[in-house]
Amino acid sequence: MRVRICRAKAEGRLKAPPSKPLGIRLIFASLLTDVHLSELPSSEDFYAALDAVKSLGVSVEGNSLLRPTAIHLKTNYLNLRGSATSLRFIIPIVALVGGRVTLDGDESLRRRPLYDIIPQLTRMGVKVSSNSLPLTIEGGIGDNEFHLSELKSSQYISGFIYALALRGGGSVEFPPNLGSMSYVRLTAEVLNSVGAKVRVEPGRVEIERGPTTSFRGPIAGDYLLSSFYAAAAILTGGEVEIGGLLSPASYFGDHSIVDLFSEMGASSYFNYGRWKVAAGDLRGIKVDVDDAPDLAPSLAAVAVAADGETVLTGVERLRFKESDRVSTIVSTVDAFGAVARGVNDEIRIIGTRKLRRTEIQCPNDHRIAMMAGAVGAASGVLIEKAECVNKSNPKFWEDLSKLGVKVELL
Ligand SMILES: O=C(O)C1=C[C@@H](OP(=O)(O)O)[C@@H](O)[C@H](O)C1
Ligand SMILES: C=C(OP(=O)(O)O)C(=O)O
Repeated sequence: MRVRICRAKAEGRLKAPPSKPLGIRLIFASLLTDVHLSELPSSEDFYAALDAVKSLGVSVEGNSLLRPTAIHLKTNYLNLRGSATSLRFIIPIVALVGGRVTLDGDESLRRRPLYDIIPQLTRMGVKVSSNSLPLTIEGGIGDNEFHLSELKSSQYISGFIYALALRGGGSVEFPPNLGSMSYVRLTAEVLNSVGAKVRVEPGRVEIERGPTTSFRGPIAGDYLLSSFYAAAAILTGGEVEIGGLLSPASYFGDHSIVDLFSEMGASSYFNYGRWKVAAGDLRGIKVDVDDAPDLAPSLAAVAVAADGETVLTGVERLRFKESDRVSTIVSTVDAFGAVARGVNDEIRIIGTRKLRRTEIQCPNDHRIAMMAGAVGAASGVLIEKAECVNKSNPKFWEDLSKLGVKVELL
């Protein structure tokens, strides 16, 4: 699908799309307790998570995900589409719970690294047929204390937390400098909210299984999926108000985008459940995104028009996302007329006041497509393969249009 966007001010109010990381965690929590959602979410990654938990015995009745009496694999093949989160959650769960299943994904997921965890699982006694998808895994190991070495993703730690909560408790140790720890903290928050006792320390997580309580409510809004609407307003001199968001957590994470946009000179603040954003005199900043790598495309979307240089550090693992995001962020920024470089563990962006209309071939990366959509609202853009936003936010183009941006689906 191609999308043509013409310059127009983005302004208005909208409800944040449901949080991808939070929603996937609530879906996986249905392995431990009943989860009654206000509505079932609809994106490719949410469908992958629902398929994953249904393959382990969860039943879906209306908007309720009902905990199975016993966790066991009900299928011998499971396709996780493009979701590395669901893939790296279910691998430790099958490793501990047992059973045999072939896991697969789309061409993007097949490129994502598993060579960091598979040899470690094999040494633990898990049978795994390959270091990449498609692979067949046969689990059933009895340990409840795990010591992991270098990993490319924090998602395995979250997966082990779920697996050990299912087992009734245990611990997992890992290198204290592991990145993306904000997502491990989110896993602990979700499981603690339904009665587990998860304690996160540097390099170690301890899990106890308390008496669980069911979850009832909506999936709260996603700060970073919302940040592309905010960026469109900032870049076009508009103003947006985004509702449905939880108060930002105290630790550094996806929600830090509110303060980071403010540091870049936009008017950006959270008040009574609503994120209010308006344009301002933009300036470059320096941010270490290692603990929340998904911030990078959202920061780059505003950095293209900021005076001076924006430096994103801690970006090495961005190379292993849906695309090599170091190179796709750099090429997208350059296409709009700003200047970007990917050097070692940094992305350096020098903004411009003269953004240019361009064409973007979306590299099957939803965040890059939404970044191009946000900047395109200020310069005009033609985006190929724009359907890739369906991974996390199928309503993105429709929402952008509701904010007054001229969006044409071709
Ligand atoms: O646990 C999660 O929900 C996620 C963890 C991060 O991946 P890594 O831990 O591989 O950095 C992030 O990029 C991804 O979008 C979601
Ligand atoms: C990398 C992402 O997701 P996942 O790792 O779950 O595929 C993302 O949403 O940017």
